[in-house]
Amino acid sequence: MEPELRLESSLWVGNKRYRAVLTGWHFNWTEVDKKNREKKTIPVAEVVGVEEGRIDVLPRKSVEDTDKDFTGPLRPHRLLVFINPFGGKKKGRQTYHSLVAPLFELAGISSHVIVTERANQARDHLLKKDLTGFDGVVCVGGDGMFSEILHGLIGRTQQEAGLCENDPAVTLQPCPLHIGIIPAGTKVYLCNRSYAGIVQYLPADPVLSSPRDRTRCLSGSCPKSPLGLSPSAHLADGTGDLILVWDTHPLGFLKFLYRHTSTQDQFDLPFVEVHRVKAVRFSLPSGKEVEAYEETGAMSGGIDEERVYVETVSRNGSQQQLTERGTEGEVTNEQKTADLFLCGLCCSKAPAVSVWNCDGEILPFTEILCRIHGQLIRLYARGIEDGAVVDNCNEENDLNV
Ligand SMILES: Nc1ncnc2c1ncn2[C@@H]1O[C@H](COP(=O)(O)OP(=O)(O)OP(=O)(O)O)[C@@H](O)[C@H]1O
Repeated sequence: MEPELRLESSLWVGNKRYRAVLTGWHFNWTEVDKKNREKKTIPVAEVVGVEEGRIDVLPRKSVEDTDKDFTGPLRPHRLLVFINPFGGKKKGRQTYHSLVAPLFELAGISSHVIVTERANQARDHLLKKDLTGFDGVVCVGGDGMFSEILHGLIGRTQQEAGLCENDPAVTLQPCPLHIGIIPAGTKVYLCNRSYAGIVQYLPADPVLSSPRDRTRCLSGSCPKSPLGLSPSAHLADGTGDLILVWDTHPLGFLKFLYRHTSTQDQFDLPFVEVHRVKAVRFSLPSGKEVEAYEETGAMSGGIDEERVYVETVSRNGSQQQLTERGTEGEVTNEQKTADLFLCGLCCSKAPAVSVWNCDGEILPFTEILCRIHGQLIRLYARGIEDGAVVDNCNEENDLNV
């Protein structure tokens, strides 16, 4: 039997002492008290950086002869950072410089920061400029900025592979660069008006998984929604969960949102449905379709000639809604909609004209087709590429995540 390798060293961070122990393949940092008793173990993934050398803390911290090789092959060395200076109530720049940049410095990560000067600058940069030497791209902003980064990187990857990004027959190539998200956005729920809409979806195989099968990968988990928007949604398995919130009073919608903060089943509400899907189409109904729906309760349609359920004409329209626009004349679809619903808290009269928006971002199209592409992008995030979490998912549901 081979002798077990055991290396030990100590590290002080402030007034806390940590003991690093490497035994065989396991490496742990353990906080120890003055009597050398172990307090808690910190997984190595949580250690931002380790510096070796002589450290002078006062008058200014300086480290000589440092060796920061700790970052290792899985950690980034160079990042491209985009900051939207107007996103998230204009706090993006401050958030980055006060919270994120110091951590990058500690971890020995260099970054090239671009503060955007116009919409779509980040997307255009990723589509056209040289990205050699970067391990990943970081987005400091809200959903709109993330969407720019996502489309820029996906577009660039397909361009380089000679593929047409918008051809539904093409299998898109995964992006080589990771994406990091520093959230600095805003979430506007109660100021939306509701309109009629048609939701069609292509169901995923119910034998493999379902949204209420109680498996857990914690996709989309965050402090405000500890179990994620759909707790049994799986990471990167080529399916997504479609949550439909039917027409309800805004307080009902608020109740649905509030459920995400607790461990209560957020789908156990009479106006909420959830489906595991591979594709979703959202479109405006014609006047005839609205009438047909009102008579029979169903419509027909298809996504790529595959079998599709046309599920609902929802005046709430789930996450996709129309918003008011200041100028008149371009979009007249609201004339075709039935029973316009006004939320009552912030809307007092029907808008004259409207455009689609998706979570606040204006969409130039009235028909939206979403397809789930499994494993197209890689994220810097806790858990997602962590073997333990993936194992847990596989063990419970035998899915290739
Ligand atoms: N310098 C800029 N000037 C104007 N618009 C910008 C600039 N940089 C980015 N944008 C655009 O602003 C839009 C909104 O940005 P972002 O999503 O970061 O912020 P937000 O609206 O506060 O957040 P959320 O989308 O979560 O509500 C994005 O669509 C982006 O394209």
